[in-house]
Amino acid sequence: MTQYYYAPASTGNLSVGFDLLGAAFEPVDGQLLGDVLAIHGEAVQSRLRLSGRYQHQLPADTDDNLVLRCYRLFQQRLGKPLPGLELELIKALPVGSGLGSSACSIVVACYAFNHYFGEPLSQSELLQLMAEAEGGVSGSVHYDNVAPSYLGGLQLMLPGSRQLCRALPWFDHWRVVLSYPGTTLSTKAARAAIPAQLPLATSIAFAAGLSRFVSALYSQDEADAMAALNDVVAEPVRLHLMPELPQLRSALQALGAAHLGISGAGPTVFALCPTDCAARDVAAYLTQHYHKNQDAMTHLCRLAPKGARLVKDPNSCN
Ligand SMILES: Nc1ncnc2c1ncn2[C@@H]1O[C@H](COP(=O)(O)OP(=O)(O)O)[C@@H](O)[C@H]1O
Ligand SMILES: N[C@@H](CCOP(=O)(O)O)C(=O)O
Repeated sequence: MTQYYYAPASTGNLSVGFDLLGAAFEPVDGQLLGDVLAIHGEAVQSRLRLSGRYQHQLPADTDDNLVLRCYRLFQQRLGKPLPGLELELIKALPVGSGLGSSACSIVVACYAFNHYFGEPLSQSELLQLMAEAEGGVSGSVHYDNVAPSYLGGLQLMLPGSRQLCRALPWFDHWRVVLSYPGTTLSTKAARAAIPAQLPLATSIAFAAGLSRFVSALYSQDEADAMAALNDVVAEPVRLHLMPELPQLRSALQALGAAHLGISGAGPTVFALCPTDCAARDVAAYLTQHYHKNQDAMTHLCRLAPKGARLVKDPNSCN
């Protein structure tokens, strides 16, 4: 019987935590915003079929698809060959979008293989495998998309600790509007814009912003958490890739958004809103002013508490 697995979209950095903070989001209307992987059965050789809204953005040769790359990596990690699989990737996240698209396919694939074969890898082994696979795409290992997509929620990375990452508190009424203009930005290229070293003043401002945000979440000081959201690391050097950002920010703040930031490496933007009403106005504005082509999409979201999991057949009506 076919098994369907799902992993949600994610926003890396969340403005204050370059490579250290990431959140999984889901549309409030109950839609699935993330990739689905179906395991239809076993075969002599693994085969991958592509479907879904953004299948046209994937490499034509499925051998280059991250799903099959992850299956090879998974077998290497187990140190033994596994049977071939009949796979289908339902690609719902645009590629090079800033929504953790590569991470989402990596997470859903690694989670599915581990579940299908009886969980031979522990949670932290699987997370490390996912981060390695993501590093192969973006040029350097970073966990801020794979961790929330795998585990759900808002995740703070803890490099050097055994736990690897920890879920942070949030505000349940917060809404996040994710708006993808339909154009592409390669994460690898956007990472090349980040300087290898930061001046001391910027390093202090970065540490201060992240600490202030995390501490405000723990003390449930909403105003302080919102005020802490300021990107001093990535936005200044990536702004030339997204020149509309300052104008969009002013317009959305006038509509009630508390913050507008770059989702991951962009070009998707995320707007944090304190109410549903503000979020609806913000979503309407972004749909009208930020969409560039037919591939564009805007979703009114909340934090997704759950990450990768088994789901029902997404094509069935019930
Ligand atoms: N299943 C997949 N999902 C997303 N990207 C894939 C997949 N398989 C292969 N790729 C390739 O991986 C790269 C992902 O680019 P990247 O800029 O990191 O995307 P994103 O920022 O959306 O994660 C692209 O070159 C894309 O063609
Ligand atoms: N911390 C990374 C996040 C990249 O996210 P993506 O969704 O654009 O792949 C970075 O900012 O480079």
